Amino acid sequence: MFDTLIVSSILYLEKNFFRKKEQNMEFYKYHSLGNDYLIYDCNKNQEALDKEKIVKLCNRNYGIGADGIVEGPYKKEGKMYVKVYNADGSEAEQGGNAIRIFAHYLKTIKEVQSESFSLYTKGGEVKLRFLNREGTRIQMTMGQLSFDSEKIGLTGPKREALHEYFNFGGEEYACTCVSVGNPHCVIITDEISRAKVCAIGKYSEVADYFPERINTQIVKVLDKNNIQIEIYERGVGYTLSSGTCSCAAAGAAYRLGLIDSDVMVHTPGGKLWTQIDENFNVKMIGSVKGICRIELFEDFFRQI
Ligand SMILES: N[C@H](CCC[C@H](N)C(=O)O)C(=O)O
Repeated sequence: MFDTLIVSSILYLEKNFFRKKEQNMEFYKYHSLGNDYLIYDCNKNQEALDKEKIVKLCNRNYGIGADGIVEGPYKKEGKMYVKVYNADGSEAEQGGNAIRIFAHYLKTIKEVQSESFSLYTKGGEVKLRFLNREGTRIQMTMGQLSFDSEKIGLTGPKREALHEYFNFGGEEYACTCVSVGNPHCVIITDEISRAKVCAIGKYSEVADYFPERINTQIVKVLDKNNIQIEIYERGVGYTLSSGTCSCAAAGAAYRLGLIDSDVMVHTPGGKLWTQIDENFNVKMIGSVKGICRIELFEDFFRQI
């Protein structure tokens, strides 16, 4: 009797006072021109993410709120891998703003000391270069744009879909489809607005032409070195900015002969500089801003 009492007391004390408190999930929130992401460092957190958790975390009313989550760095054979998740929990092949945000995070935690380095996403290698001491201005080499319908995941015969007509929501649009590692549908237009890109994007994102779904941009050519875009991202919806969407918009306009190779992309959230070479390799430069560190309550995912 007395022994049982001692054992149960020790177990109670161990459970409530001595066991190291399970670390709650910790996130860092950043944005690049209003395209905001949570960083989930898999080496500092024990709990695994899944689609349901990502959706709850990115919800702007019931969660932290973000356009997506970047998880990593997973280290393997001297390389660092990251996963880019959209707010709907889907994993993207690539992310321009998302990866630059992650690069800045790695610099702040001194995981990276060099001026330039590579990260690996589902879509392959991307090269990053810090352009200032704080690591808030970052150049990213995104790799080669492709207009190949098969790389984009566009149904129908293998082709380049340049100024090809598609029907979204009962309206016909002349589209140029391009892959930046992730798929994009670009529409050149004179009338540009949030309302217009949302009216198109809610149909184009899930159109049968694109079994893997698609990111949609409408583009107004201001002059040979400036374009204005509005964005409807796959797995997110309307966003204020997007690195891959900016590169896709510039790449499509350049392929159509509408602009020069160096172009400033004006997004609602700010400006992203892009450069396309003769082989359609694209690089971009943009800023990153830290917002906060967040520790989740341990019962956040518990149903109320
Ligand atoms: N929504 C995109 C991924 C994020 C793109 C954008 N936010 C960026 O960081 O470049 C997709 O599903 O392909």
